[in-house]
Amino acid sequence: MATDMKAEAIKRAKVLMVGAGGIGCELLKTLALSGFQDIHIIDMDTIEVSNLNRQFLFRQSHVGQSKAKVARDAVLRFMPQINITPYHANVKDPDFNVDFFKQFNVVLNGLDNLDARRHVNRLCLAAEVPLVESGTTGFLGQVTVHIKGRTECYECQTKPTPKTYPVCTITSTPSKFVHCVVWAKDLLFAKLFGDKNQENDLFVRTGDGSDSAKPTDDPFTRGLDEDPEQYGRKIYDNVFGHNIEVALANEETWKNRRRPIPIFLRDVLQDKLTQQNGNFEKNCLNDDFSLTAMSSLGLANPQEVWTLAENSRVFLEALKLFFEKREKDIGNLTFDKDDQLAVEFVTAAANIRASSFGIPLHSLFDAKGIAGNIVHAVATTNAIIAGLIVIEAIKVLQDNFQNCRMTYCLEHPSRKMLLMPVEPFEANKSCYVCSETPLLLEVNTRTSTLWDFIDKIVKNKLGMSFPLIMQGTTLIFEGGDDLEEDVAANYALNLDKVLAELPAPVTSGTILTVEDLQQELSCHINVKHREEFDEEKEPEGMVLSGWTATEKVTEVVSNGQSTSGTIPVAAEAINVSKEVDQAAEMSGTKRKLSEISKRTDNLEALDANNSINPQEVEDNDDDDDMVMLDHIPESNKKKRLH
Ligand SMILES: Nc1ncnc2c1ncn2[C@@H]1O[C@H](COP(=O)(O)OP(=O)(O)OP(=O)(O)O)[C@@H](O)[C@H]1O
Ligand SMILES: [Zn+2]
Repeated sequence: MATDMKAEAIKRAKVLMVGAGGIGCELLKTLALSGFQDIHIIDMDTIEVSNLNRQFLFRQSHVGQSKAKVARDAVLRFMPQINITPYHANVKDPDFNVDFFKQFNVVLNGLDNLDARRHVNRLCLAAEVPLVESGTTGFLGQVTVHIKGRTECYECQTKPTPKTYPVCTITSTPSKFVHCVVWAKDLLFAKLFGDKNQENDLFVRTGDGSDSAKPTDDPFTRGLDEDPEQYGRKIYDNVFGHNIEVALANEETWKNRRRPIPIFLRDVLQDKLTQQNGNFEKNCLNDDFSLTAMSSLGLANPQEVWTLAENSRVFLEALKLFFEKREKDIGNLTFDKDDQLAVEFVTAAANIRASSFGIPLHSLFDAKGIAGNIVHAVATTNAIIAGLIVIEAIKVLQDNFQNCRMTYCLEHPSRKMLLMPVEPFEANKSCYVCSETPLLLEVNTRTSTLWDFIDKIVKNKLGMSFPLIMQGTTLIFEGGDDLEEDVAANYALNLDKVLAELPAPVTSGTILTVEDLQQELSCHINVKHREEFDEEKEPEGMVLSGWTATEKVTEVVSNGQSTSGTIPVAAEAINVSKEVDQAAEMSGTKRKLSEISKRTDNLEALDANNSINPQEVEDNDDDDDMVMLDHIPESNKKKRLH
């Protein structure tokens, strides 16, 4: 009887899957084989070769085609009688509004970024549709259930933030290879090939905080008569030689630290560079991403650790190739783990810096993993997580809410269990997304502009795409593509004004209402004027608080390859098992927020031991666990890596 009811619930259900990647492929197959008849899939991507090892619905011949559509066709081949509706689109498109979401009985997420997850959470809340959320990182995974009025929403708790590093560790006192990679990627690469105008703290800081190594003549400016090779040598000597010499002059810094050794090219490569470098014939490729310094230098094995001399050659060769073969990109490049030349350059630069600081060198393969925040996806984890999603979805469809579980997939058995089910959390009463709690914004209203507020708070922190901002009854900003030109121009005029000087001034005590019409989310923000902000701890120059979310360190927020840094994950793995151990001790009891905070306190202590970062900032951008450096807005704007 119960089985009949279950079969009936499954048959009648109309489900929406978001994401047809690693988890999504498994999920679609399992849904189809479990008897689901009406499945809609949204995925914005096309298939890439790198997906084929685990996204088994796709074949080589599908590369370049829509994931949602190919996944549908592949499943219909063995389940032709069911209905699968694919959408090759971004779930944030306005077409997928609350009414669209309302037609479904349950929404199942197989996404890989926080931004889309938050968006879906809000639409599910607004449409009152249960959400089954998931994520995997290597061997770790989780499935959580979010039902309005019954459990926490996806945003009731803050998510673990990306690991960031104090600027001075990166610019002056690196002690780990990852610090050198961050320096090479976020500072040097960005300075040479990215936007020249961006703030870039490449030069060594002295004890007093000034950039004493900053030469009066900017070595990054390329002279008119300077060919790429001369330019490369100048940069090399400057950043690895001169810069380090200047740093050494500050004795205080090195009192309790190993002193770095300046490296000049003449000491590393005595022979003529032209003889060593560059066999351009090998690089007559059309595809920029295939251009490689390694092959022109005869270095074949990406898993081999290069010598200092080899790294120096790769450095010069890659720099030369960028300037000679990819000149059009210069000024606009951001690091991309799939860009071979960029990976080679960053590996070489990081290794030369590591040599200087007495840090062990690494292979290109390792450096790429660190720079691209790659944790290799494990197909089995995706399959397990997809199975669990379906199990939870079936409970939801049968209104069997009391048996819904959040399930954590661990890397090592804990109490002989690899899968750890725990009862769902209650909603956080002060969550600004699922309750109406006002937020508090501390900001210097006389120096921060409306644009600062929109960019740093409304978009980045609150995750709103098309915000509408009101001061009392006055509309001060509205975002969206469909605004009349003159209306948009009027709002644009306000963007550069400081808050206190807006037509409807925003000062201490002002209550702002911020709404996103698509997400049907509205929240109030109490503004408090504050003059000073700590540059290191509060780099944004404003602080948003108010919802007493506890840090839930269990979250495994990514899904699939290329999402988590090796270093953050090591910490996460410990946190997950510890968390679940504690959860198991409490099993049988409904978990209350007070209990969660108690446990989180313990976890924070644990986390402190693993943490490499004293100053984390919340970040809601794609890919949740990236290694990044504070203070560099560009590096926060990490684009999807796929
Ligand atoms: N806003 C979005 N709208 C629709 N689909 C999205 C959105 N964000 C992410 N996705 C999809 O979610 C899926 C996540 O799958 P997965 O984590 O396996 O990533 P991938 O891009 O397939 O692989 P990898 O990142 O490992 O190269 C992707 O197919 C991606 O296109
Ligand atoms: Zn909530």
